[in-house]
Amino acid sequence: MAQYTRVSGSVGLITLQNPPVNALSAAVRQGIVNTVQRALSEPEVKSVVICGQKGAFCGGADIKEFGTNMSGPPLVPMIHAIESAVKPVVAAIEGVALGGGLELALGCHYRIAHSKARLGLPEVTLGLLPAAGGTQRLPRLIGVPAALDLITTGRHVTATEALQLGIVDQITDHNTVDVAVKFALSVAGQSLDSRRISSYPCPRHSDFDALFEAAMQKVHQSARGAIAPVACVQAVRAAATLPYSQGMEREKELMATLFTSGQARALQYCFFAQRAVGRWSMSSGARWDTSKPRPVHKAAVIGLGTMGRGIAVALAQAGLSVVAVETQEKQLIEAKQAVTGMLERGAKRRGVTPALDKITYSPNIQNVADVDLIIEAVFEDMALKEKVFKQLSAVCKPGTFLCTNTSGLDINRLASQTCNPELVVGMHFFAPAHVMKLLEVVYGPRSSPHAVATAMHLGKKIGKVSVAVGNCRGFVGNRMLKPYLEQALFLLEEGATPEQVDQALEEFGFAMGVFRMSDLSGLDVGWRVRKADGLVTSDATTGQQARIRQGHRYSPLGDLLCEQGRFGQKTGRGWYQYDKPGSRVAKPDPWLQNFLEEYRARHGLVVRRIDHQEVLERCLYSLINEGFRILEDGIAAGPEDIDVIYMFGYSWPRHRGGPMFYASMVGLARVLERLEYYHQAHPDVPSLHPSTLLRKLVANGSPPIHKWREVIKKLHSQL
Ligand SMILES: CC(C)(COP(=O)(O)OP(=O)(O)OC[C@H]1O[C@@H](n2cnc3c(N)ncnc32)[C@H](O)[C@@H]1OP(=O)(O)O)[C@@H](O)C(=O)NCCC(=O)NCCSC(=O)CC(=O)CCCCCCCCCCCCC(=O)O
Ligand SMILES: NC(=O)C1=CN([C@@H]2O[C@H](COP(=O)(O)OP(=O)(O)OC[C@H]3O[C@@H](n4cnc5c(N)ncnc54)[C@H](O)[C@@H]3O)[C@@H](O)[C@H]2O)C=CC1
Repeated sequence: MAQYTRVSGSVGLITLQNPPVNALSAAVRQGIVNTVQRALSEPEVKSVVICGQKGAFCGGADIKEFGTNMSGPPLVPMIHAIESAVKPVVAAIEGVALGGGLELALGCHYRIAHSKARLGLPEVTLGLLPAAGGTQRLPRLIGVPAALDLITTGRHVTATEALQLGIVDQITDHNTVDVAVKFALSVAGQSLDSRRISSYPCPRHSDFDALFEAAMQKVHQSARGAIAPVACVQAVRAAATLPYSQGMEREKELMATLFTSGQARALQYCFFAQRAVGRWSMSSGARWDTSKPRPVHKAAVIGLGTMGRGIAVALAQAGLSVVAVETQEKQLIEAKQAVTGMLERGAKRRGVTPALDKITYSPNIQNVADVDLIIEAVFEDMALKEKVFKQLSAVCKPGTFLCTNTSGLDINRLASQTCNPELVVGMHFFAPAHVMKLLEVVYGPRSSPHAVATAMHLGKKIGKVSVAVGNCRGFVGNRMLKPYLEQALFLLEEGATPEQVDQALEEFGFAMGVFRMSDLSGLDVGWRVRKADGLVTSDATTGQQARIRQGHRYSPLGDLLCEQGRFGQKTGRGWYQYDKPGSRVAKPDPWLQNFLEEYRARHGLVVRRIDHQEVLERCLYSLINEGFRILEDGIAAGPEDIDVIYMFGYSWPRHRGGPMFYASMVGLARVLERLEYYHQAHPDVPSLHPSTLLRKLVANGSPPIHKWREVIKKLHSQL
C-alpha cells in the first residue's frame, strides 16, 4: 500500500509501504494511484514527493506476483498519470530504485537520491525488459549508448554515477525526504514542459545502425542463447527510431514474448533459489535460524598454490587479518608476489586501497596459533591433509574452526585427526577463488551447527553465494560432474569428436564445452585422482575388458592423453591444440583425430553418427540423474541448492535455471524415459540407471519443483 500525508503545508507526501523493498505489489500500485489522485485533487497541495518506507525507495515489480493473475492497476498508465500531472512530482530515492521502481522515478519530474542509493533496470536478469516505459524514457534521458549498457546488463549504478549520467538531478548526504520536500516547495507552480521525459527527443548518435549492430553482437556473444538481452536492444532501438507512443507499443510487444517465456521462469526461479540457499538446514535438523555463527576476525590459509592465493585475497579484501602459510620457500615468494598483484589489481578496479597489510606470510604452521578459523588448501592428498589437520589441531587455540578446501575428500576422516571434530567443515571454493561466487560449505556427521553457521556467515562476508551440503565423494558439484565427464568420453569412443560435443554444450548455453573446460582446468588433475583411486592401469590389453573398471564401463582416453604429456592449455596440447603452452585459443588437432581412430580400431569400436540431441541428453541427463541421487541421499537439502551450485560454480546457463529446474522444464517423465533408453543401450553405465527419486517423482505425477521436498521427505521416512 501507500501512505499519504501532507507536509510543510503544501506538499503531498506519498510513502510506499511493502517491506522489505517496497516492491510494487497490486496493493502498492493501487495505493499509488489513489494517493496521486488525492494529491492532485487537493487544492492546497502544490507539489508531491514520492518516497519509500524504511530507507528503500522501491525494488521494482513484486516478483512473487509474476505467474499469478496480476490483478491491480498496471504500471504504464500509473506512471503516465504521474508524468502528466500539472503539479511537480519529486522522487526521493533512498536505498534502491530498481526496475519498476526506477521507472516510477523516471515518470516523476525530478529525482533526488541519497548518496548511498543504488539505481538500475535489472529486469534483464529476470528474463524481462523494463516494460513500464524504462526502455523508452531512459535513452531519451541519458542517451542511447549509456541506456543500452544499463538495460542490457541490468547493472546497478551508484548515486554518484547516476548523477553523472543524468538519471538523478541531485544527490544528498542528508535526509532525502526532507531535501526532496524542500525542493518540491521550491519548484511548486513552475512549468513542467521540460520535465516530462517522454516528450524528449532521443539524443541523436552519429551512426545508430553501427551502434545497434555492435550492441546486438555483444549480447549475442555474452548472452549465449538468452532472449531478454536481445529484446532489450530491440526495445532501445525503438526508442531511438520511433515516436514515444510507438516505442511504448514495441516495448509492450517485446515484453509479452518475454513475460511468459521459460527463460523468464528460469531466471526468476534463480533469483529466489539464490536467496533460499541462505536458509540452510543440515540432515540432523539444525538450521540457519537456530545456529549462531561465531565471530571470525583473523583467519589462516595453509598452502599458497592456485587456490590458497585466491582464498587469501578474498579474505583480506573483506577486511580479515590473514596468516598465509606455505612450506615451500620458492612458492612462498611467488605466492606473495602473486597475491600482492591480485590485491592491487582488485583495489584499482574498485577504487580502494589494496589490503596488502592484512596478510602476513609465513613458512611455519606454528604461526596460526591465535587465529579464529583456518582454511587448508594443500595438495589433494589425503595422507598429507590428515597430517596437516593433526598438526593444526595441536597448534591452534581452543575453538578454532578447521576448514578444508578439498575438492571431494572425506571431511569426516580429516575431522577424526583432530581433538575437536565438531569444529571441522569443508569450505570448497572454486577457481579462481577470489572471483568465483560459489562456496560449498560441507558438513560431516560430526560438524557442529555453529561450525556450519560460521562458515556460511564468513562466505557471505566475503561475497560468496554459500550452499551447505553433506559429506560424500565430490560433494554436490564434483559428484555430479563425474557422470557428465564420463559420458563425454564415451561419446568420443562411439564416434563423436571433442569439437562436436563442445559445440552442442556451448549451443545449450555453457561458456565452454566439457573438453575446452577440461583443457583449461588441466587434464592432470583428474588423472591424479583416478590414479589414487586405482583406476589408471598400465595394462595394454585391448577390447572391452580394457574399458571396464570395478565392473563398470570406464574410458581410459583421458589417462592416455596424460601419458602423452597432453595436460591441456598449460602444455599447449590436450583435447585441442594451442599455439603455445598457456595460449587460450583451442584448435582442432589432427593428431587427436588419428589417435581416436586408432583407439577405436584397437578396441573394436564401430563408429556411428552421434547428433547434438544425444550429446545433450547423455551428458546432461546423467548429471541430473546424479542430482536426484544426491537429493535421495540427503546430501543437498533441496533442488535449489543443486541449481545454485551449478549456476554459480559450473557456469550452467542461468536462463536454463540450473540442472534440476531444467529437468522440471523438460518434463521428468521425458528425462526418465530417455535415461531408461540410454541405460538399456549401455547397461554397464550406472549413471544412466534412473534414480529411485526420479522414478518416485514421475510416479507422483511429476510435481512442480517447489513440491519435490515433500516427495523427498516421504522417501526418507520410508527408508
Ligand atoms: C532489492 C535488493 C537489491 C535487496 O537486496 P538485499 O538487501 O540483499 O536483500 P534480499 O535478500 O535480496 O531481499 C530481501 C527480500 O526481499 C525480496 N525481494 C527483493 N526484491 C523483490 C521484488 N522486486 N519482488 C519481490 N520480492 C523481492 C527477496 O526475495 C527477499 O525475500 P526472501 O526471498 O523471502 O528472502 C535485491 O533484493 C534485488 O535485487 N531485488 C530485485 C530487484 C529487481 O530485480 N527488480 C526488478 C523487478 S522486475 C520489474 O520491476 C519490472 C517491471 O516493473 C515491469 C513490470 C511489468 C509487469 C507487467 C507486465 C505485463 C506484461 C505483459 C505480458 C502480457 C502477457 C499476455 O498478454 O498474456
Ligand atoms: N585447482 C582447482 O581448481 C581447485 C582445487 N581445489 C582443492 O584445493 C586444494 C589445493 O589445490 P591447488 O591450489 O590447486 O593446489 P596447488 O598444487 O596449486 O597448491 C598446493 C600448495 O600447497 C603447498 N603445500 C603442500 N604441503 C603443505 C604444507 N604441509 N603446508 C603448507 N603448504 C603446503 C604446496 O607447496 C602448494 O603450493 C586441493 O585440495 C584441491 O583439490 C578446490 C577447488 C578447485
